[in-house]
Parts: sequence; structure tokens; C-alpha cells
Amino acid sequence: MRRTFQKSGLIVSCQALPDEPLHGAEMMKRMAVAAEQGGAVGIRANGTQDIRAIKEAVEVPVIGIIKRDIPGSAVYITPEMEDVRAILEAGADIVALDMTDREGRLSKVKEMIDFIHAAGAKVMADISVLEEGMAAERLGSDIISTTLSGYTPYSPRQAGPDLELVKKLTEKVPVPVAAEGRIWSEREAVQAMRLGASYVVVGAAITRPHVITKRYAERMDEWLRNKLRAGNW
Ligand SMILES: CC(=O)N[C@H](C=O)[C@@H](O)[C@H](O)[C@H](O)COP(=O)(O)O
Repeated sequence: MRRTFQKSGLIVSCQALPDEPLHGAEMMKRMAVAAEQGGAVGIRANGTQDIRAIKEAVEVPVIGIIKRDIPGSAVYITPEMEDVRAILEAGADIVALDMTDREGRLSKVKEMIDFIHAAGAKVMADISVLEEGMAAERLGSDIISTTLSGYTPYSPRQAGPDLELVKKLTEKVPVPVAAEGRIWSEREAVQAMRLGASYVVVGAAITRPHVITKRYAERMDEWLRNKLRAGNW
């Protein structure tokens, strides 16, 4: 039985790629358990080993992805049907996939969406601009997430989350919207909800300690450099 999501809440993305210090299913399982203890209503996880380990350890639904580089392609979040199959076999309740309008992707994903639905799971569309979100909804996606805003050449690059996109999506699409990407504070999370987001997905700010540490260290170095430049240190 696939699990269903609460109507709204925090989803914690528990991901560590092979070059990251916390890489490994055991670590990600513990991260997910901690997130659930803290009140997360769902977990987002990458790779079949992590998805399996997390599904066994938590009660909340799990969004599965497979990040994979395909030579010559910019699409790396659940790129192919074989990835969808593997995610479903690993037990994910929701499958998230790239639904950006690149490389004819939007004409290719319908088959994937139908396959996911036939397996009793739901679809999260990872998009980067409003038009992609609207197209993803028309294709039958169950949740639209701003995951890829800032990561396609035509979406805005910004330090913080794309709250403008969250707002536009909630006005235009009739399915739940998830605010995802570069959310670093509770204030930003609440702001996203105020703008109509049903879910807020937080990754690095909760589960990537080396990134959290780097932010602290860089801010402190910057302060120190400014002090030194001003000659009062
Ligand atoms: C762009 C991309 O590949 N995003 C990935 C999607 O699964 C993850 O690396 C992010 O951690 C996730 O989207 C959450 O975002 P943030 O870690 O910024 O809170």
C-alpha cells in the first residue's frame, strides 16, 4: 500500500551524493528518522538503497528520485522510465521527475506519469518556471514543485527561494504546490505557505551539515575581512 500525504507541511529532503560526507543509506535513514521525529510530513530521497532504508524506518510517505547523469543531457532527476520503475520497486509513495521543457521532455513524461499512477503512486513535477508547472499539471501531475528554479538556463538565478514562482503557481494550478530550493529559514518556509504553498521541501538547511558549516564560516570570514579592511581589528 502506498502512503498518502497530509494536506500540508514540511518535507525534508534527505540526500547525500557519493562525494558528500554523509553518503550512504544508513546515514540517510537516520536523517529521515530525525526529520520525522521533528514533525516532517514526508521525506524526499535519492536512489533505491536510500528509499528502501528510509521506507522501513519511517511512517510518513517517501518521495523517491534517482539522480543520474546521462551524457549529452541536462536532465538528471529521474531521467528515464527505468528509473521510475526502480523507484516504484523500492517502495516510494511519490515519484518526482524533471518536468522542465528541455530536450522534448514534456512530450516524453506522459508515459512515465501514467505508469506511476497505474502503480498506485503519485507524481511530483520538478519544474523551473510557471509555464512548465501549468503543463505538468495538465499532464496529470499531483504536486508541482519549484525544485528546478535557478537550475535551468531560463529560470532566475537567486540566492533565496523562488517565492514569486510559488505565488504564481498557487494562483494558476489547481493541484498542491511545493516550495523547494534554497529555503534556509523558518521565516521563508512560513512565507511560502502564506503565498499558498501546501508543502515546503527543505534539504541542505537541515540535512547537509557541510553546507550549513560553510555558510557560517563564509559569513564569519566576510565579517572579519570587512573589519580588517576598515582597520579596526
Ligand atoms: C536542484 C536539485 O538538484 N535539487 C535536488 C532535488 O532533489 C536536491 O539536491 C535539493 O537538495 C532539494 O531540491 C532541496 O533543495 P535545498 O537543498 O536547496 O533545500
